[in-house]
Amino acid sequence: MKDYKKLAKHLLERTNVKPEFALILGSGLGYLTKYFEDSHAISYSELEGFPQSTVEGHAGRFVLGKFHGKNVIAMDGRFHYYEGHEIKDVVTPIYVFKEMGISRLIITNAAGGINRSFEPGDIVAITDIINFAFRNPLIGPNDERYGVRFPDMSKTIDFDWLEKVEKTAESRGIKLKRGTYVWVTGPSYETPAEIKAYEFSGADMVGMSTVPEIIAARHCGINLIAFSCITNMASGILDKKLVHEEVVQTAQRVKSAFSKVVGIALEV
Ligand SMILES: O=P(O)(O)O[C@@H]1C[C@H](O)[C@@H](CO)O1
Ligand code: HPA
Repeated sequence: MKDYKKLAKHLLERTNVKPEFALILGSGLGYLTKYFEDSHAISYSELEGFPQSTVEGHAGRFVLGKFHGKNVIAMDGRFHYYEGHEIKDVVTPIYVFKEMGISRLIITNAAGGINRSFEPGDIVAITDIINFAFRNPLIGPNDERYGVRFPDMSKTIDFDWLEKVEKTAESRGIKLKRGTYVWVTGPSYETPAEIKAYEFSGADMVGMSTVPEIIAARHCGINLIAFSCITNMASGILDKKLVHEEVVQTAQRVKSAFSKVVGIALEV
């Protein structure tokens, strides 16, 4: 079992920020940390026993600071199973957040839109998840320090928190959509036939992250909401090749609305 306490203590001692919220930033969404006040960055490579980020658009560092008046720790770069990390390493940060005393988590990602009413640039609140990667970070002996063997997954996000965010966002001219996120391992993008199968299964968007983090957060009792930035339409929906550069570029294009939504999530 990992010593999450030691990592949490180390992060807390490196700065005098006591974060209330944690934020996981998806592909191309790391820019958000530029808006933090009094920020301190700690590279993952400085943390013994911590995995490293290898994906373009994922800087590989924690940034602690103030955003919208709240003390926040952000992951500017997350871990994906396809990078070759053990599934338990993918969720290490979640248990470190727990040990830091954080009870609220905002997860973000870039995703391909399956629902044909979505378009690139949409911000979609995740209201349910499908695990088509068939990996689970809780497989193996249960870490009793953090949660039960069989965590309930009937409500993966905090709907009261989300409703407040939706209302405030709407009053500020931002209409959030809702959807079910399907997790696949990647790293190859999906085929059109796979997307048809996921669509038939009830998925609205597809991505290569987030679900293990949600499972771990449910396990250890961290409240969360999660948002996808629809960076492209999923494979086969448009007659177009999928490339990661487009994912990162679209995420950058919605900078303003996306950072407002995260700000609202911290305020409400
Ligand atoms: O970390 P996220 O889920 O935002 O990144 C997505 C999934 C892959 O890592 C990559 C594919 O373009 O973007
Ligand atoms: O179309 C996609 N598929 C999987 N992951 C993604 N991340 C961004 N876009 C996509």
